[in-house]
Amino acid sequence: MLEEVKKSLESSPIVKKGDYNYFVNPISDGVPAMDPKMLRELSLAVHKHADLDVDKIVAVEAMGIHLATALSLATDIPFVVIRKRQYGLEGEQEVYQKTGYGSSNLYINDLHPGEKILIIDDVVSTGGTFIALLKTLQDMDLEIKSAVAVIEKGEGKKIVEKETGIELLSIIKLDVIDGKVVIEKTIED
Ligand SMILES: O=P(O)(O)OC[C@H]1O[C@H](OP(=O)(O)OP(=O)(O)O)[C@H](O)[C@@H]1O
Ligand code: HPA
Repeated sequence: MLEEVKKSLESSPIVKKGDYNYFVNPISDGVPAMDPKMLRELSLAVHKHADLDVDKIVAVEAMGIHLATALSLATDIPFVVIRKRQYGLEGEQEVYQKTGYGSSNLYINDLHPGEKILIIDDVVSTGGTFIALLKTLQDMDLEIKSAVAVIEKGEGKKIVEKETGIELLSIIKLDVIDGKVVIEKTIED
């Protein structure tokens, strides 16, 4: 398990976004092309380790969408996307997201008090995105049964857990050291 994922991550190019060391990978960027074997490995790992007793899978645009789609097809659980686009629908919630290299607004629709959810995104790094989203979802009285960041970069997971009290499930922990992705552990280790 996770052999394709590890191989691909270890060969990711690093690009600079200001001072931020950004790895480029099919999971987090859709570039280069995603081998379906890899997507299957990730989906299986989430399937095995997350609490799937949920009403909805919640994807964070953009790079949570393919992960949520794969999981939805494997489980028959519907998914909804937290978008970067505002619709102005009744009940829409706006969330300000700040990452290590940028910021934007996110818009939550079609999530209702009491619903059980699994939220999934590709990466947790500074924790800015997950902290803002989880706090808002808690305020909306959603039952967050699983919060999944497929890739944990640096100390992001710990920061999110400390700030929100919600445990984050990650499949692979890595860091960028001397211009290279170094895998520190996987959920299968
Ligand atoms: O822990 P953080 O520092 O907040 O970083 C994690 C976020 O950064 C990326 O989002 P980005 O806004 O680049 O969007 P994308 O999914 O459209 O690439 C990633 O998809 C996470 O949502
Ligand atoms: O280094 C990164 N690479 C890809 N996506 C990301 N999202 C946060 N950090 C990163």
